[in-house]
Amino acid sequence: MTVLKQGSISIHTENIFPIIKKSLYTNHEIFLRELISNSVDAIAKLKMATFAGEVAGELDEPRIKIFIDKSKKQLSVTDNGIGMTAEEIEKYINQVAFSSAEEFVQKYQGSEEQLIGQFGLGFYSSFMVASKVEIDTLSARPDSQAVHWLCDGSPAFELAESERAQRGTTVTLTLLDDELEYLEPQRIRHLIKTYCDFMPVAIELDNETINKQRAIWKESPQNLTDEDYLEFYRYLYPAQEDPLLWVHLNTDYPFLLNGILYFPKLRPDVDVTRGQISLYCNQVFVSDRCEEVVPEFLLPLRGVIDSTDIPLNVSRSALTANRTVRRIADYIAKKIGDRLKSLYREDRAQYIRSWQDVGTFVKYGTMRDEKFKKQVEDSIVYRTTAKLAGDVPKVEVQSAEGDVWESTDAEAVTDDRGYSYTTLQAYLDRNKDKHENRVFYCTDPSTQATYLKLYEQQGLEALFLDSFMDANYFIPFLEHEHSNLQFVRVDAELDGSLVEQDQAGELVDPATNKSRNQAIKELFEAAIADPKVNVKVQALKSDDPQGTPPAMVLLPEAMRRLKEMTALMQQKALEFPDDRVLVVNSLHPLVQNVVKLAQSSIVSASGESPSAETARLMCCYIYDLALMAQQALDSEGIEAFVARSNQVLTRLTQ
Ligand SMILES: Nc1ncnc2c1ncn2[C@@H]1O[C@H](COP(=O)(O)OP(=O)(O)OP(=O)(O)O)[C@@H](O)[C@H]1O
Repeated sequence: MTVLKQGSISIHTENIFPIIKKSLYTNHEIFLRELISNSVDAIAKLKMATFAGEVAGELDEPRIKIFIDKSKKQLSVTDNGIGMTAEEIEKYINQVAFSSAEEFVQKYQGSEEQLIGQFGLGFYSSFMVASKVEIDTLSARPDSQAVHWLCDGSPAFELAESERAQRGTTVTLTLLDDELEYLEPQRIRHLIKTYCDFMPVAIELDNETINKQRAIWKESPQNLTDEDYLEFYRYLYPAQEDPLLWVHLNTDYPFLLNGILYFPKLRPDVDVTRGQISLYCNQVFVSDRCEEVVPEFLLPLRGVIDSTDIPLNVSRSALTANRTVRRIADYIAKKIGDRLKSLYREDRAQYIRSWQDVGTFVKYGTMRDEKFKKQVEDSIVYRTTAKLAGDVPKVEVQSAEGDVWESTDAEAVTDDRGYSYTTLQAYLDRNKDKHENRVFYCTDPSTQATYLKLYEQQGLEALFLDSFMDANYFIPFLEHEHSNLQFVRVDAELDGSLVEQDQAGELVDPATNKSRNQAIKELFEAAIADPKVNVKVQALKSDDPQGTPPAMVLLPEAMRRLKEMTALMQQKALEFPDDRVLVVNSLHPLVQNVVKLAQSSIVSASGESPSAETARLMCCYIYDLALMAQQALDSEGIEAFVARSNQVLTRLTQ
């Protein structure tokens, strides 16, 4: 072997290698990504040179092969790319690579801040894991001599002629003793899958191609089918439900950006606070954390973002402040907003089907981002108790052209449970005459069923605002946005239209000098004997009083919200508030019977009145049932209720 040159790599920092090895990177594994990236580049260069006629001969099938030789503690990466001449090694490895290494080390040595992706560290990152690095290469340029370069981790290197006959390059690392994990095929396979899965050249280990290669985000959306997008999602997130919809990002001005973002089906086990989007640079995986690039409210989306315009060797805080990055984040938000708006306009049925999950993003985004809010606020819909099939609301939507507003009939669509959806504006318009600026809402259809039924019987419409975010954040947000609106939960109070002006209740009984309503109130107050329960007697409107509840528990809105807020802040489970209103329905036959029973009580010789006692028992029982309808009985309450039930049944059978 003819030694062509022995020399010292031209670096100015003494002993750059120990620094590279030890202090700079915790993430040693990225050396493989760097070597494979170089091979991919070399293959692309060969292709270009061949097309340009600079290199003669047929192009071989592009291929990168990884070999492991455990006995020699060696790992090698071989490509059939353009290769290097001795001069190129001198220039690109001895000078360029190492001077950029030096520059990098000087810049980031001792840096506390974590760098995003530690990208483009290049060839010299091999020295993080290797005691000796060799390059064996034959350039594709005509009449090239194959060369062999060797460096043992000191600034000294050796360049010699090589016997190599195949054009391309093999980089062989002799691993340091504490880096022998890179001799395990499983480890290498995992690294290829992580970093190089979408690189456009086949990467082989043990004669098996490991990487997927096809990066559909780089393809034109026109050439892709729904099945392509779904297949890609299933590949990225195996064993997960299919996504609801997706957005293909594809722009080259004012920055290069490709990517596909999916709206996943939200499941309780999905941690929405942790980003699920992976960041790539030219199909090379950089990081699965891209909080800086994607607007925070879109982080629960999934998929990939690929851009060569995102600076990757900067700290995360510098990245956040970067202008291009901020513009990219804005662009992503806008694209997502556009997609949602067009879906709302063009495929209402799918929009409604996806709303339960998509709505969470939209509401969250609306609260977090003013621009996004403006974009989507007219497409926010609410599930309603009204059946809107025959009563199609008019909605204003932006036309496809962007800035012309037109009025279209919203297609009346229902979700898979048969519920209709409405915008807030359409709700307000529809109910203007009945209750202007008041929005009735329900947070839990099961515990608020009695109230919903009452509302329904009287033709009052309520909206379902039944997620955690709705109740705790979105309603306050809407009230702040529309200061003239009042949101009232269905169990907070009884709207005037639900109660009869009950003349009879006001009639005064000359014997006791009390009105009938006053008598009912006193009767229940005495029986329940709890100062926190405020008894109110009202006549619930109904064609059939038997069909209305004899009593209902109300939780005044402001008081209930205060209680909820406190529980939220103290991170405690919400308890049913102690302060409550018990509405007793004076028209219900049961209540009327109880009153009669109480009035007919005759004090017996022993001082007890059996019918007064029964009336008291009945009042408590009615109260139990009202609480029960709200699932508000605690364990003590249940116990008392069971005991009381037994008493009632015993009396009935006597
Ligand atoms: N497998 C290879 N085949 C041909 N040339 C190579 C190969 N590996 C490295 N080179 C040459 O060595 C140069 C330096 O490589 P290095 O990885 O340090 O930096 P880079 O690839 O130019 O930039 P980056 O910082 O993005 O990695 C390359 O630009 C290329 O010219």
